Amino acid sequence: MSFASDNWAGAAPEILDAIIRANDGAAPGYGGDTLTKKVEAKFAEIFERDCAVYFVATGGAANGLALSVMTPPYGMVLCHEESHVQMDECAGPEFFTGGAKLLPIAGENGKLSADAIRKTLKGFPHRPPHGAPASALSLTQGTECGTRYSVDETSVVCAAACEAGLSVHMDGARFSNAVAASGASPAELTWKAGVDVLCFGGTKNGCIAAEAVIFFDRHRAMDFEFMRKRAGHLWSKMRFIAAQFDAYLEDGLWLKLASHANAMAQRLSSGLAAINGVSIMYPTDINELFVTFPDGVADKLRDGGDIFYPWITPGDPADGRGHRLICSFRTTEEEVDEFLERVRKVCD
Ligand SMILES: Cc1ncc(COP(=O)(O)O)c(C=O)c1O
Ligand SMILES: C[C@H](O)[C@H](N)C(=O)O
Repeated sequence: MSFASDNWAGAAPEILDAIIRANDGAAPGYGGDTLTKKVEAKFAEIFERDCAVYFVATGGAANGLALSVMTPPYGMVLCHEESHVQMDECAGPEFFTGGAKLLPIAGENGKLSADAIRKTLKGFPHRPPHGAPASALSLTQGTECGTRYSVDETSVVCAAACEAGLSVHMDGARFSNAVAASGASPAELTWKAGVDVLCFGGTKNGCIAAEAVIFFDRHRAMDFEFMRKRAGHLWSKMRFIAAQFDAYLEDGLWLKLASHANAMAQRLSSGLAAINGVSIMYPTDINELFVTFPDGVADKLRDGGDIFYPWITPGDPADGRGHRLICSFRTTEEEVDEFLERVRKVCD
């Protein structure tokens, strides 16, 4: 069984059906099609406000291109030390922004805190032209540690950024999972809390290549279209990303898929926590969890065909003994229960 990543899970049937339906006839390219405009209106409905929406095919492109219009090339972006933008995009944000610095900050359970932001900024007083000015804050919702920010936590962190004149970017590769877990509205978890730009992910939750960069103030988006085109991320057949989001947002499919993935992770996490010698490293808030096993257990599980990543990060509390397990919209209760039985047997 693979718990490697929700990226491994394939596409939901509803998404594939939508792509087939969108294939009929001819349609203007580059986002000029009616479906793209229809989906932008759907996002405005979901987020309860007008917003500018731009589709790209990967989360890395979404993050890097969003940040490229949120900081000058000589600026600085504060982020968590275990964030995807810092650890897993091969300096994509630095590339797309034309060289802006990322400034990684430690934080418990993969989350930034207002205190850490304020303390960090104190150490970087405005020193033109020598010091790169802090221009943006990037936070991930749900985080790379499988946790999520509450509405209050988001508001407090955004307030610390705003008082310092920083704009706020949210990496929402797993935003659906965070909304499904929180019970709060998408608006409460984003612009009402102070988020300026959200990268709303679909790829990890049943879509194929569908990420939406959402600007809650259209004026911030002025340059984005040019940056996206210049980066080679403007799909000519944009209707096929729009079709994915059209289906994804229809009748709350995005939340149904995410809720299932979250529920499977909860089942897995509580089952593992009950096994002697197995410990869960962070609160399991969304569809991913991090565990330490007794020595030798992970290797035996892998030898038996189970797939999951060892997980070493700068803030690693398990000192290299951690492993990441991710559940997806496709993970079944039987797969979770059978894996738990295998872990019990190996740990006995
Ligand atoms: C938190 C987070 N952000 C961004 C990304 C980037 O997405 P992609 O791999 O589509 O570039 C990922 C990848 O899975 C991710 O886990
Ligand atoms: C970490 C890796 O880049 C991918 N975002 C994943 O979550 O599997």
